[in-house]
Amino acid sequence: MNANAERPGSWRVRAQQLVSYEVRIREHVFRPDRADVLEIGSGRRRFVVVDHAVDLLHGAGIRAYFDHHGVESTVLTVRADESAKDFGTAARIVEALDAFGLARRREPLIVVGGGVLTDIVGLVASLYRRGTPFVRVPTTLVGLVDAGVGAKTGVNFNGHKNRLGTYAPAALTLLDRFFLATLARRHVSNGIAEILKLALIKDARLFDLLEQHGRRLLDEKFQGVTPAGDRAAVAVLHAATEGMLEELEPNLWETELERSVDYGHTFSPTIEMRALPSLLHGEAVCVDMALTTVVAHHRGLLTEHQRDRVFAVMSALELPTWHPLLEPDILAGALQDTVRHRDGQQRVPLPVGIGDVTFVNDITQAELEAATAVQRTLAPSPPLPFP
Ligand SMILES: NC(=O)c1ccc[n+]([C@@H]2O[C@H](COP(=O)([O-])OP(=O)(O)OC[C@H]3O[C@@H](n4cnc5c(N)ncnc54)[C@H](O)[C@@H]3O)[C@@H](O)[C@H]2O)c1
Ligand SMILES: O=C(CO)[C@@H](O)[C@H](O)[C@H](O)[C@H](O)COP(=O)(O)O
Ligand SMILES: [Zn+2]
Repeated sequence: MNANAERPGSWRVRAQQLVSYEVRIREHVFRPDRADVLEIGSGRRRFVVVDHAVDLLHGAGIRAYFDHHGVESTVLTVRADESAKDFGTAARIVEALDAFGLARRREPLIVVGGGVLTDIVGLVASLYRRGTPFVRVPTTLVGLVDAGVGAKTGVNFNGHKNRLGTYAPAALTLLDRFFLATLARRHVSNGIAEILKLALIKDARLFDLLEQHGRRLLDEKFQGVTPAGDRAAVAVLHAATEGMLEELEPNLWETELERSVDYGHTFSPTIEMRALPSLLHGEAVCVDMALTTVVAHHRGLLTEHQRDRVFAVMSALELPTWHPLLEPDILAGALQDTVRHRDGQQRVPLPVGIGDVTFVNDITQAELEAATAVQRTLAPSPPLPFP
């Protein structure tokens, strides 16, 4: 701490905090012989927040795991889908933590669920007594490749996506693909959309893998039913996790607002919230990527052949490439809100060919309307029947 020589009665305080967290690929994390889940913290009690659907399918094994290790577990089951991603759900978890009497540092929270629940519990952990450690076990594909590996937490608020949130990574994240065995096919597609995002802006080889094996991965839900499917699942999950962490680590607090992993997230936050609950997060991202793929093609950033390959992969993966909400006034409002999110500039990531990215600040309304007109003709007809 330094006294400010030029301004008496003023002190400059500087402090640094080292952030270090681990993301580990591990299979069958709740098998009794595994110790990873209990690696962080000490003491013989844990507060475990489990997604309602996951509890029905896997709850007995999760409880048996803690019993086997002689750890007293209090399991809170939470219905967590996008419509419940709000501060009310977070507050109910806080009430349960108080009732449990969580010790501040040695009893890390454990969250087992999809991206919605890991985002909510991450927020709770970062707020509870101004920060308590947590362990994340994602159970959806979005969770495994995206929500579970980064530092962002959050809830929706006031009709806006992730309007309240913090940067607070889990001390340990365990990526166990065998949870995906029970995930609905549509949610597997939904997760592949975020993998496709990464492929399009940074990893042409990952795109090739999705083009060659994406359909099989969807059919097999990454479970490795066949040897070829197993190899593809391992390769895709490894590339997606490593690629995402490469992007996140140098910019964990998002000081730099030109973020390539924001690709597909310019118009999608508004579209996802307006369509709620009919469009899932990855689906909304895919609609945005389809639009911006056409914009990029119009700008000469990728060829017609590349554009058509991208649309073909999206359709093969049962992802939407068009949505009725792509109307001029909605797009204008979406871009306006994203400009605020990106501190006054568009900073829109656009693909360059397949596997590279550029950022632009001059997208016009006329350009968007021309692109959506073309996008509609490229989308399969009839569009996917969402509930
Ligand atoms: N923090 C981040 O950086 C980040 C990144 C990407 C996405 N996200 C957020 O993630 C959220 C989407 O996450 P999601 O797609 O995992 O949705 P989700 O958490 O709603 O899970 C999808 C559905 O699957 C069910 N489910 C979960 N695991 C299951 C399993 N193993 N078997 C059967 N059913 C299961 C859930 O009950 C839910 O109904 C969005 O809110 C998005 O904003 C956050
Ligand atoms: O930021 C990450 C991961 O940390 C992205 O990969 C992820 O897909 C996010 O959903 C988007 O970046 C959107 O973030 P935001 O609009 O909530 O700030
Ligand atoms: Zn996302």
